[in-house]
Amino acid sequence: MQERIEYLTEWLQVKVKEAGADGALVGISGGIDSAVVSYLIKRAFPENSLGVLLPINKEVKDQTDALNVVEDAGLEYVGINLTSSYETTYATIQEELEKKGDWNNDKSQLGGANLQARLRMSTLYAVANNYNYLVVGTDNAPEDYTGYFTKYGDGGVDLVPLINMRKEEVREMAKALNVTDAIIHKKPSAELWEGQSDEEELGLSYDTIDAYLRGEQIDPEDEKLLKDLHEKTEHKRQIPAGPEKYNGK
Ligand SMILES: Nc1ncnc2c1ncn2[C@@H]1O[C@H](COP(=O)(O)OP(=O)(O)OC[C@H]2O[C@@H]([n+]3cccc(C(=O)O)c3)[C@H](O)[C@@H]2O)[C@@H](O)[C@H]1O
Ligand SMILES: Nc1ncnc2c1ncn2[C@@H]1O[C@H](COP(=O)(O)OP(=O)(O)OP(=O)(O)O)[C@@H](O)[C@H]1O
Ligand SMILES: [Mg+2]
Repeated sequence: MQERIEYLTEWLQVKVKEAGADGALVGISGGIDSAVVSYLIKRAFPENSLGVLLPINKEVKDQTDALNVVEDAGLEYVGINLTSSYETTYATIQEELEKKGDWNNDKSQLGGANLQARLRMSTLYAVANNYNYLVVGTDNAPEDYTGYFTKYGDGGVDLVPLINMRKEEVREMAKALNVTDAIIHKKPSAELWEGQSDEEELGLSYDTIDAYLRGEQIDPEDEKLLKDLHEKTEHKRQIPAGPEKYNGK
């Protein structure tokens, strides 16, 4: 793991240099994926890295796990409360669509969740612009394979150092980086609504997805579900589709 940490640290340095950028930042949720990325960017850019706490429906001071991560990693941070931006944007969308008689309540929970992820993305880019930093994402191999991220939300980033790592490898790297057990053993959650759990929403455990990504045989029903998720979300792993060049015939 130490070698892999070194490899990712150097890779981050090379990519930032190639971009002509001065450093890197990451959104900090208090979960394990962003904790690992925090430690990596701090190693890669000791004086030019930033953690960004972006609470929605809570205060910066109440993001205790996220605050512990930045403190333990020795990472400089900024907290930007997005609650009022989110509420204003969401309420305005709802009001205008209700006026048209088109508001779809069944879709509203997921729509609001994805709006939160995209507001965070826009904020991270605005902060990155200020410092001439790149935005580092936290998506790992199971999330990438299943498309378990918001397109252009948490998926909208410049670099994805953990993209080839199974969740078990992220946990192993977290241990090697001295991330606290409380963060390592926390139930994975996007925290986009009360009680949300990655594994419940996906209908699959990370252990099962990891086993599949290791090339092992898994329950056929789980395998089918995984393949369906992968196919359905292919568009998220591609640049937007355009037509073939029109040749005028
Ligand atoms: N075939 C296709 N070709 C091109 N575009 C296509 C498409 N099918 C849908 N789309 C577009 O994609 C949209 C659906 O994708 P998207 O907007 O991402 O939304 P969707 O995949 O429905 O939802 C995002 C999922 O990611 C989870 N998530 C989000 C954020 C963070 C985390 C976390 O782990 O922290 C997890 C969230 O809980 C939810 O399950 C559609 O509204 C449509 O605009
Ligand atoms: N409150 C928040 N403030 C800043 N960034 C956030 C916040 N919530 C989510 N994010 C960003 O969105 C990413 C995706 O969340 P995700 O839940 O997949 O990762 P995680 O919380 O780090 O780990 P886990 O998947 O184990 O919960 C986070 O890693 C983080 O970069
Ligand atoms: Mg999380």
